[in-house]
Amino acid sequence: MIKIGVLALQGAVAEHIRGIEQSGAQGIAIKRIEQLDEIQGIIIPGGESTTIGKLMRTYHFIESLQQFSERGKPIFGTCAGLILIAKEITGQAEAHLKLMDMTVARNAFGRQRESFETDLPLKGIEEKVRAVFIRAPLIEKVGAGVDVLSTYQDQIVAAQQGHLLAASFHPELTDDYRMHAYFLDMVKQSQA
Ligand SMILES: NC(=O)CC[C@H](N)C(=O)O
Repeated sequence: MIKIGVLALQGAVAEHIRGIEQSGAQGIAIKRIEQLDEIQGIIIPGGESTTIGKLMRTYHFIESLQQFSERGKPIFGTCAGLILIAKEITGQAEAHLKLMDMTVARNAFGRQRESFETDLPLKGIEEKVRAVFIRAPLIEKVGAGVDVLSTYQDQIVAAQQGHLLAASFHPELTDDYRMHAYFLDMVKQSQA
């Protein structure tokens, strides 16, 4: 059975594991870099990107996840996870993993819209996906190799660059696990 990890330093871990298991793979909470050898793909969850970034540095996840990506293993960043995989963060001198060719803006929806839910069309998924946004980031700019999968009010909220997948929202907070299934397909393809 395919094993997919969820980076478990902070944030929405259990919900992602549920999504992975509902899609038919095994979900594993990842707390140490040694565990990365056991898994074929990883989800970096929502939470607080500055905190997760600090913990990633403390526990040596920056280099290890960069190597994981170099081996072509899929990585899915949701909300804070999207910020963590981005090459650039608007207004911040240093990004974190610097993997996906995009510039992201944190807390981009402003105070009055701190959290909301909507149904979004997503390229590659037939019917609209239920999306929960919580102090969500936006993708302001993408490089030529990045495929835009979804927009909300003309702003990019989901994208893919080869084995890297990013969503501004929380696909793990509803019963709609089709984005987890989409990621599982990416992991299966990377094995073929
Ligand atoms: N729900 C989330 O993951 C919010 C992300 C958070 N606003 C950040 O900048 O890290």
